[in-house]
Amino acid sequence: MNILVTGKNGQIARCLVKQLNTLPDVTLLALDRDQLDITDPIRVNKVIAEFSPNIIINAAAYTAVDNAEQESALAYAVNRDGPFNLAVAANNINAIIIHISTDYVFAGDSLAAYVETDNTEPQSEYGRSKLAGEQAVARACSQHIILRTSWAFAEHGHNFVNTMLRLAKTKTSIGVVADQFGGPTYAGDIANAIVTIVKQLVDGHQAYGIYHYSGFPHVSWHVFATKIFDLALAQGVLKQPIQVPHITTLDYPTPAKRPANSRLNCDKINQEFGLVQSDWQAALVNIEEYSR
Ligand SMILES: NC(=O)C1=CN([C@@H]2O[C@H](COP(=O)(O)OP(=O)(O)OC[C@H]3O[C@@H](n4cnc5c(N)ncnc54)[C@H](OP(=O)(O)O)[C@@H]3O)[C@@H](O)[C@H]2O)C=CC1
Ligand SMILES: Cc1cn([C@H]2C[C@H](O)[C@@H](COP(=O)(O)OP(=O)(O)O[C@H]3O[C@@H](C)C(=O)[C@@H](O)[C@H]3O)O2)c(=O)[nH]c1=O
Ligand SMILES: [Mg+2]
Repeated sequence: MNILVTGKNGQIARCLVKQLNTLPDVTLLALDRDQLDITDPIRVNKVIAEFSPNIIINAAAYTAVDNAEQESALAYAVNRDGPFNLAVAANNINAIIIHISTDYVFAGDSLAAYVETDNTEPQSEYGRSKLAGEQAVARACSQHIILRTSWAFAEHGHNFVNTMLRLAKTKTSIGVVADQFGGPTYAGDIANAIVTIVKQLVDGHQAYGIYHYSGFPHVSWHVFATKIFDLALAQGVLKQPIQVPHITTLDYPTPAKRPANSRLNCDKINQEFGLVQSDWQAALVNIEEYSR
């Protein structure tokens, strides 16, 4: 079984590579941007023709949500055209493509957690470019899994946990928005979900389409931040408590608009693949491993 992973130095890709490396009967080719720029169709076709993957996992993306408002062309190149190139090449050799997407494809004005068939209406260039990527993948390769996740974090990489711990080094008070809700998701749990899906696809379980997978419980960014600081204080990572004033989205203006409701309903992935939402708090327990 040959598996190709793109964007190998990314937050989620790093967890994925670690887990895929433990699988027997898998030959893994994980490439970074220099080795395989997914926006280059000639290079994509060459790598895929030579390696002949059974499964392509696209973990490469443009993820700077605010910068995407200014760098829209680059965001679309990486988040739409790149996945399209991979999906076309996958389809040509009858391979499966697994593509990661985001809660930011939704408007966030629904009161309920979003299901896979809900209307998409991204509010940002990042979200629009990711939605265009989903559509390009689905159009180009029928054997596709599109996995939407949310609020990803890991010990390594750029994420909210590391941002909060970095800010806490120089501030005693950090206002955090209390009116945007979602499911923080540990990158290792996203990788585990993908590996679980891979194993079942390999066993012949055909269940292509869009799936939601995120962590639990659903919280506001404010509650997420509070939990991070509480654990950091308890474990001596922080020497003094941090004040965390409740603020609103209006108090924290950003170039890109975020959904107020980012909650993803994860029933479908449970029914098809037996995956249950992971407890993000369990992954934060080793808070001293973060932000180093
Ligand atoms: N982070 C999050 O909170 C969430 C992420 N997602 C999705 O999960 C996926 C992975 O995200 P995450 O791991 O957090 O993102 P990261 O930004 O950590 O990783 C993305 C990787 O893609 C690489 N990359 C950028 N452009 C290209 C290119 N043209 N060709 C090849 N590689 C490229 C980057 O390389 P370089 O560092 O050199 O730029 C980086 O290593 C993305 O699809 C993202 O949209 C979904 C929901 C939440
Ligand atoms: C740094 C900071 C952020 N915030 C707010 C801004 C925003 O509404 C929220 C989260 O900010 P961030 O910029 O860290 O998160 P953001 O980059 O929007 O995170 C998103 O990344 C992309 C890639 C995804 O796909 C999403 O699922 C989501 O994880 O917290 C504060 O209120 N106070 C602060 O000090
Ligand atoms: Mg950000």
